[in-house]
Amino acid sequence: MSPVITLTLNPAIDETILLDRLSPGTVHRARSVAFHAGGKGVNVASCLADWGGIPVIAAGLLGRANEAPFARLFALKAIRDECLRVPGETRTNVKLAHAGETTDINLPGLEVTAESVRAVRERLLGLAAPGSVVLLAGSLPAGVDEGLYAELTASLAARGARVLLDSSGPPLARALAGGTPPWCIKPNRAELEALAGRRLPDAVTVRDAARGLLGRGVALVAVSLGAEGALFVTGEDCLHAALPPMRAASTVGAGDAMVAGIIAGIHAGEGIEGIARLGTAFAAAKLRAPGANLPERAVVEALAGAVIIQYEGVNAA
Ligand SMILES: Nc1ncnc2c1ncn2[C@@H]1O[C@H](COP(=O)(O)OP(=O)(O)O)[C@@H](O)[C@H]1O
Ligand SMILES: O=P(O)(O)OC[C@H]1O[C@](O)(COP(=O)(O)O)[C@@H](O)[C@@H]1O
Repeated sequence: MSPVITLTLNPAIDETILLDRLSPGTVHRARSVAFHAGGKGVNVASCLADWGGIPVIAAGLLGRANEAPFARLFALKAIRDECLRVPGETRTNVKLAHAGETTDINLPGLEVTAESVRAVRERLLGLAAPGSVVLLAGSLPAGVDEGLYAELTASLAARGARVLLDSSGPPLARALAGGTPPWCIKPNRAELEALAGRRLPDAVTVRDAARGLLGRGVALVAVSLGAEGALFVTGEDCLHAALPPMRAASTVGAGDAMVAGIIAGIHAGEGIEGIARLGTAFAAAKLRAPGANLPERAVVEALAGAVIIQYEGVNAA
């Protein structure tokens, strides 16, 4: 079985600070603090490893000065570590968890040299084989060309890999404007609004914007909508998937868990409904605690069975 490869060029140690409430401009006394090795591709690798049965490779960059939490995570979960070590420290992103909501403060990250990017690119292309599922995830660190994901998508597709992209802003827009778009993207509402260049206040406007992206050659657009669930749109189907809204211990990594569920569905040869069920179940299962970890498989499978699916448009009942 060919491994799933995740790429994280801008990893992060997530510092989750638990507050009773957030009121800007005042002094807060925190209830607790916890640190987790994260960043989008790292989180996806972590959730896939918990799910089990799929070999996972984590590629990307790590600051040598504070690599220990990442090395521990990879060793603990038997994730193959193909991350290149570079001088300096991986960023620490601050996550304020308060009353079921999270406020994220994401830092720019390491300044990266062109030589490091070239080395990671070569390692990634060397790992990819025909049929590989490759996830390119997260922001790009300072100094990296905004067209990198567009170029990597094309190079990986030329090797027969299936590329998923979970990013935002210009790197995402550039990848969608390129001649070879990714097979799947998973924007949240804000990211889709930025792509569409307009507000998307309701289900109809979200669906139309997602369909617009299919026109650019993307096969699957999954739009995550927080507690409102997610929309999964392909050329044939459009469906809404959700579990009842939960009070989250931390929403950090919920989107990444959803991407991991989508990949697990693809790996299992599921159709769009199975992919939507697993994506939604992984996300809900992650919400119960900070950190990108899943509970045992039976719990996630039970959640997948409970996901409420509503078909919209041509295939609606
Ligand atoms: N409060 C919640 N209750 C139930 N499900 C949730 C909640 N928050 C997030 N989710 C699930 O997690 C998915 C991803 O969350 P979202 O916040 O949209 O992603 P991102 O972290 O990328 O912004 C959602 O589509 C939904 O399935
Ligand atoms: O690469 P970016 O866009 O700066 O985001 C990095 C942050 O996103 C996370 O991967 C969480 O992402 P999601 O909440 O979207 O799943 C954190 O671990 C990390 O701090």
